[in-house]
Amino acid sequence: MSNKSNIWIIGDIQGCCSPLAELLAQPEIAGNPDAQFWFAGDLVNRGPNSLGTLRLIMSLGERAIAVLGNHDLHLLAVAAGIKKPGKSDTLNGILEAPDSAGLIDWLRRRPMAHYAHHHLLVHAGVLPKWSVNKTLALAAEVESALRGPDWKSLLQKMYGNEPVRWKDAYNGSKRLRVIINALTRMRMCNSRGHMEFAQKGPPGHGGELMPWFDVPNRAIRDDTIVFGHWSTLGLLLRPDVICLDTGCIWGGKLTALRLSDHKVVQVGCAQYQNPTEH
Ligand SMILES: Nc1ncnc2c1ncn2[C@@H]1O[C@H](COP(=O)(O)OP(=O)(O)OP(=O)(O)OP(=O)(O)OC[C@H]2O[C@@H](n3cnc4c(N)ncnc43)[C@H](O)[C@@H]2O)[C@@H](O)[C@H]1O
Repeated sequence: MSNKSNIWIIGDIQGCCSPLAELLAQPEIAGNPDAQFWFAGDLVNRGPNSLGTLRLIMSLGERAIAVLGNHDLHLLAVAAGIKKPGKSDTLNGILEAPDSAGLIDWLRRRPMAHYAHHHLLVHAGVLPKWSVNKTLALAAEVESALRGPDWKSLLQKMYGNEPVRWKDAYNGSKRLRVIINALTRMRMCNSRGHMEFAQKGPPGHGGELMPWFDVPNRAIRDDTIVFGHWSTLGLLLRPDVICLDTGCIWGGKLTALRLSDHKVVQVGCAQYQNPTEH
């Protein structure tokens, strides 16, 4: 297992390649040739250079572990011909690259969750009743489907908000959809841990709803869950949960956090998308 003082966890990049290069060049990070990187997903889309971002992360080889986010799954769905590109998508550079098939193949082999040194990394969240081991086992079910020959059929079936809760008895596409929605899309839940997808603003505006990590009696107590996805929540540093989506494409910052001491390094980003248009 790698030394935890070498690990930097990086928030949502969404194709903002220049800020990523700038972040990796910061003295605390670039000064350590043994640095390893965990990426919280949403590597691509909406920002100006999704292709460059993917290539940069791929060039890090085994030094990089990137979990998949909803925008990464969206890219896979567009590449598979299942979804049409959205109006603010910036995926053409990847789709039209001569080695597009190789890039897509690399992406669909990324994990859905990663755990080491008492830190669990996912893109969006972990359902309150899931332990670390259960989360990793469920993530592995999706990973296996995405890596297998029927990966396109998984992507075809993943869309939709239902079911909003977990049941061990679920099987097939229902089961995989709940896992994908929790790990890559969830923000708010009700007090019973049922997911709600309409609220995208900061906590406190959802009536009876609460952030998934504040649902009472969460199973994971002794480990820190690190996630991104929620730019209107922004940087959150608690012993039990850390959010690293600091709204890079919306003109915010790109954030790196050192796993060993939770030191934060940030770079500013130019505004590439206007939140009021989404
Ligand atoms: N199972 C599945 N089912 C359905 N879709 C799936 C799926 N799996 C993958 N997908 C894919 O997911 C993709 C994205 O879906 P969207 O629904 O478009 O994504 P989003 O919630 O807007 O999330 P995003 O990841 O961009 O989050 P952010 O906090 O930055 O932004 C959130 C919001 O915050 C707002 N915001 C950000 N900064 C703000 C600011 N400073 N002020 C005000 N609002 C702000 C923005 O307007 C934005 O709308 C789709 O393309 C879809 O294909």
